[in-house]
Amino acid sequence: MDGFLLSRAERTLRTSGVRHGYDTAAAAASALTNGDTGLIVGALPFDPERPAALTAPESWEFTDGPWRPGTVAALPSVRVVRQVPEPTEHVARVRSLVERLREGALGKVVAARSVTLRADAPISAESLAARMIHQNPTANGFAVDLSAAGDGFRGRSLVGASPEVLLSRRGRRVTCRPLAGTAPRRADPEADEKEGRGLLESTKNLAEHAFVTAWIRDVLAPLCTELTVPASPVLTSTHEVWHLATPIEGVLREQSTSALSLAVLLHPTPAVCGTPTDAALATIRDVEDDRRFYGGAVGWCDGDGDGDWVVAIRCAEIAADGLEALATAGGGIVAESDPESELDETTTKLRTLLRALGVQQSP
Ligand SMILES: C=C(O[C@H]1C=CC=C(C(=O)O)[C@@H]1O)C(=O)O
Repeated sequence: MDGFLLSRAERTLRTSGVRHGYDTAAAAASALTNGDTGLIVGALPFDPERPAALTAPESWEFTDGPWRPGTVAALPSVRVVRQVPEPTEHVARVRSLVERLREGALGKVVAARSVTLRADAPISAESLAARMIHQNPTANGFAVDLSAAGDGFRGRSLVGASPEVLLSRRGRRVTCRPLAGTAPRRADPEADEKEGRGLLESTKNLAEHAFVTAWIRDVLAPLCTELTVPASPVLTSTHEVWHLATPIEGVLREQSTSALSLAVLLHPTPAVCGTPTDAALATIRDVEDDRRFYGGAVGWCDGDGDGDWVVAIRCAEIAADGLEALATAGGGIVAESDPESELDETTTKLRTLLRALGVQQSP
């Protein structure tokens, strides 16, 4: 696909053409500070050691509100052809992680699983993004060309609708809206409300959430003159799930702290990785395949250092020929987690993408 798209409730950024690609955040940051480009867009991978997919676009445009495309190509029929790990293996993996968590060296770790989808005609990244944004207009819809990450990513794209904002920076003001802690939505309004209330009172989910806010506080505190981190989260919802969310606000000490540098410092938060970060990352590298761009960050940074970065969840990576897509979802595991419920949680989260592709099958 040509260019980059980030559709947010209040504003949409669309770019076209590529003047330069960067596979590290450091190279992209230098291009901004040297004045080689006025805007960097793209994706940071889950694993900070892996290549990024960042570009200096030829041109760009911000418009008000979520993206409202004209006509887009229809989406093909799609089916699930592979699951990694298989659901039973995911349950076994979570069970062994819970044992490790109970030993105490790790506080939290996020376990993820993937499904491979095969399409009978090419999936257009733009059409999938349009469908996901239409179904989730308040979510952060994105479509990113991953080619700048080099071999293994050329022509591939990442498409999703994330409910989670890693950070926004406008001048010295920085805001974050981390999510962690999940309950399913229910069709019956009373049962649905009960799920939400239950989530707000769940000690297990509150603990899972607190790891994320503590991390963000620790990263931002030295960089800010003012920082407000509410003591308890609020409820937020998508079509599929309830989440716990904490709106965080800060004022940066230095005008030179850009949105891109903040994204690099904050990522990976315990919403996608765990606590302590190094031990959780080592565990994930050990037990899972490379997550590629799932669980990374997608966003932009301009020459003034302003920008928005969202967490790359509820998304899929689409193959260069459009005939395959890899959708991944994960969940935070703590010592009190129940392995079967964790499997159900990933299935529910995968539905955001599967619903957009019209897949009825529940992996
Ligand atoms: C890691 C994912 O979700 C994160 C965001 C919200 C709630 C989460 C949770 O309850 O585990 C996860 O931290 C995902 O959707 O793949």
